[in-house]
Amino acid sequence: MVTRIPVNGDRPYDVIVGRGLHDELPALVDGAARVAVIHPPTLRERAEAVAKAAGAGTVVPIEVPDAERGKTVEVAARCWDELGAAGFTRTDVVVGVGGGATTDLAGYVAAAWLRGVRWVPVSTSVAGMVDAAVGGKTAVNIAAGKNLVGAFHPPAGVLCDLDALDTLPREDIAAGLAEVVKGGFIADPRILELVEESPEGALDPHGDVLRELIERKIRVKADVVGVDLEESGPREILNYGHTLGHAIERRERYSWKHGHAVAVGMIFAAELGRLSGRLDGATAARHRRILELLGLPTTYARDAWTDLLAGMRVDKKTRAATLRFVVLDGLAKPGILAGPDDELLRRAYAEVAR
Ligand SMILES: NC(=O)c1ccc[n+]([C@@H]2O[C@H](COP(=O)([O-])OP(=O)(O)OC[C@H]3O[C@@H](n4cnc5c(N)ncnc54)[C@H](O)[C@@H]3O)[C@@H](O)[C@H]2O)c1
Ligand SMILES: O=C(O)C(=O)C[C@@H](O)[C@H](O)[C@H](O)COP(=O)(O)O
Ligand SMILES: [Zn+2]
Repeated sequence: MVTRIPVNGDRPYDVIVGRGLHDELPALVDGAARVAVIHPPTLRERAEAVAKAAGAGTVVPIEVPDAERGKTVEVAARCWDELGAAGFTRTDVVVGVGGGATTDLAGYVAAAWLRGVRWVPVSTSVAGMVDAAVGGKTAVNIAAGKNLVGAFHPPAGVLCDLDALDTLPREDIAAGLAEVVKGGFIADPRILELVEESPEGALDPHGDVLRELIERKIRVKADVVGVDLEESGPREILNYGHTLGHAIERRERYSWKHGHAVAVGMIFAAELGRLSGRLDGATAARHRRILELLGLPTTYARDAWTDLLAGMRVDKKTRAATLRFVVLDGLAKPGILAGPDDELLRRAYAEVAR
């Protein structure tokens, strides 16, 4: 069974979820004389199969470092050199095969090449399928912070082949589920019930629970980015847990899994909501319980606060000197907390610190 989830907007496309989706590729690369396939070393075989299935013109394979090590300006520059050497034109297509880090990189490579060429994420991780590949946010990291250089560049279509999850380590399935749980708290509480009813099912790549969770989270994201591609308002809710999460990733020099940092960041955001009188205690406590059911981290170093505060100042939601956080005014009722005082921030961090 194949599910097509439409993403609306000026440049609409479908997120296609199912198993054995290679037949979907030719239509997405139709008309291209060259297809660049960007992938990490661990997914070389899968990338070769994707290139074969695309069936279009000349394949330009581009192997990049795994995970966040590939999400750099230097790696992007090498990709552009390879596109240049291959004579890549505006009708050619970039395909990113991998998790969120690889598709963020591939999307940015496509966004900047000739000021924007077609691209297709073939997503192979939970975080990639439910979040990174959907919505057209592409980026690389720099020393100053996470995703600080990038572009909004919607893909031509997104392939989420669930067969890929068979080889995804359990720790990465769990990390991706942090983004799914985020979708539960900001928009679709049924996600939270599904995880509470069957945390093992949520982590099982062969079962129906994970598929339902993936599709539900994709729908949450599609609904939001379909009305606000460039994050002029509603899209900010997708950043729940990310203000602290990105500061943790930066402090850890991108060695922490994104989903792990977001899990800690959601506990912090829930406490900010509770301590500012906006979120009830039971819903705040539910964050910790659900994330722990999935084996995700919920604490971070007590002595890190000064670094984290500095890191949060480069968050994209910051306006001038005013820090802004996504918080909840109740289950599935996200809102913005602007300019919380230092004492509130410290008290919320005390609930995370160990
Ligand atoms: N653009 C967006 O809107 C958006 C949304 C969410 C996350 N992200 C970004 O996505 C990244 C996190 O995503 P991720 O967890 O997929 O990261 P990732 O790409 O680093 O993948 C995690 C690990 O899983 C491996 N992997 C991926 N698929 C595999 C498979 N099928 N089999 C075996 N191993 C596999 C990767 O090689 C890597 O080691 C972060 O960089 C984050 O900032 C972006
Ligand atoms: O799509 C969005 O918008 C999100 O915020 C989704 C996040 O899960 C994702 O990690 C995103 O890359 C963060 O964006 P950033 O603009 O804070 O870098
Ligand atoms: Zn994220």
